Amino acid sequence: MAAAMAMSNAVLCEPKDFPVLKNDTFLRAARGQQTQHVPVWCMRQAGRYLPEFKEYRAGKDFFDTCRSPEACCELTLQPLRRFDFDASIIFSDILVVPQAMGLEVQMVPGKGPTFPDPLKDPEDLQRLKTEVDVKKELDYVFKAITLTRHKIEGKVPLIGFTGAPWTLMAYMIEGGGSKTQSKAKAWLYRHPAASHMLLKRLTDVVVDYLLGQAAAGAQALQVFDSNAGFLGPQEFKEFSLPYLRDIARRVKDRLKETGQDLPMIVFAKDAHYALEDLSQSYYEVVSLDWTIDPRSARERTGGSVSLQGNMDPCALYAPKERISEVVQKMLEGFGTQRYVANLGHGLYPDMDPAAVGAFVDAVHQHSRRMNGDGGDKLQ
Ligand SMILES: Cc1c2[nH]c(c1CCC(=O)O)Cc1[nH]c(c(CCC(=O)O)c1C)Cc1[nH]c(c(CCC(=O)O)c1C)Cc1[nH]c(c(CCC(=O)O)c1C)C2
Repeated sequence: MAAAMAMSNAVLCEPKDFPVLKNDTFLRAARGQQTQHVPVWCMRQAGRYLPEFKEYRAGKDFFDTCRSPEACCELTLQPLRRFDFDASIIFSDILVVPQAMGLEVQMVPGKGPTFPDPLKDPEDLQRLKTEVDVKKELDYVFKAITLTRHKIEGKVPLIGFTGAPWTLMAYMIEGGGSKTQSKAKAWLYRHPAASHMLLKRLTDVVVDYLLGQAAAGAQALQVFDSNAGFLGPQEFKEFSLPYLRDIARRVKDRLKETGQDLPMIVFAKDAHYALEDLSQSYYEVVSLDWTIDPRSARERTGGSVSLQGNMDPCALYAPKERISEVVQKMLEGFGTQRYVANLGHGLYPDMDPAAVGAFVDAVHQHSRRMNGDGGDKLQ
């Protein structure tokens, strides 16, 4: 029996003959095509707010879990069993990239990701691998994506992701989460050339990593620049934006050669000052945090991209009726086309799964009604 299961997973782990996609609403909205309802998913939809997630993860090391394709597949599928999400995101973490480059990262319960030996000075760049064999180092993520794409049975598309170079650099220097990012920012002002060298090396790895995810079966790719807001407009323009653009351009050029066309999403949290630039950076979708007004985001991006976001995650602490009102306002602001509903950042562990269900249902119900019940008008 076990042998038969191992066998069937081995067969499933070929990135071909994937089940036919039944719900393409998210991909359509991302590409700017018309949809009958607004698609919705949540950042951190696989997470500790779900009792089944906590139960499955209990007693297991976080990065061991990330290295198990079966575990990643199960954790990715869990939220889809509860909620009517229009997309899934592979369970993994942005910090697998610094690990692949040779830095140790541990997940310390109650503290979060921790680098025992972070980068302190530019000389420390020598500790990073000069050549990173992404296929070898991150093959476990590619296997997880292929397995999940099969097991999802075409229900919804599977999103792959990476951290952006600046966000990854910040973790590698800070050694974990930080309130100020002052050590990482000190590099930008004190060691600009070394900073660019590190950002360039991260960009090269991220490009290979995203291409590997696409080859493994990811149907869209999101780049998380979660630490963008720590930079001012000038520093963002110098140390983040060029790398975000380079990633999208290089990934798209290479995908074109293989005949693939995956929508790409950029999420630069709190970088509202860069919205115009982000909308002209080769990404199909710009994902927004909750500090941006939907109408002004539409005006500033001028219809050139689809938008994703941006409900304040804390609105999920409200009663169901209030969540529905907040969603309605958000949809009125963004409109129902070229739009993917999401939160402005990830779900928190103390959130009530029922509130997530109320959010998803409100997005579907309000948008169908606003579209005239999703009748035949939209083709
Ligand atoms: C569920 C989870 C993850 N990572 C961490 C957790 C919590 C730990 C646990 O459950 O054991 C630790 C974990 N990993 C990280 C953190 C933040 C640490 C900090 O800055 O304080 C934590 C607690 C680092 C990380 N990791 C990620 C980001 C970018 C998104 C964001 O801004 O939240 C970042 C910054 C990406 C990420 N991380 C994860 C996913 C897939 C799940 C999903 O979205 O459904 C994704 C997309 C999975």
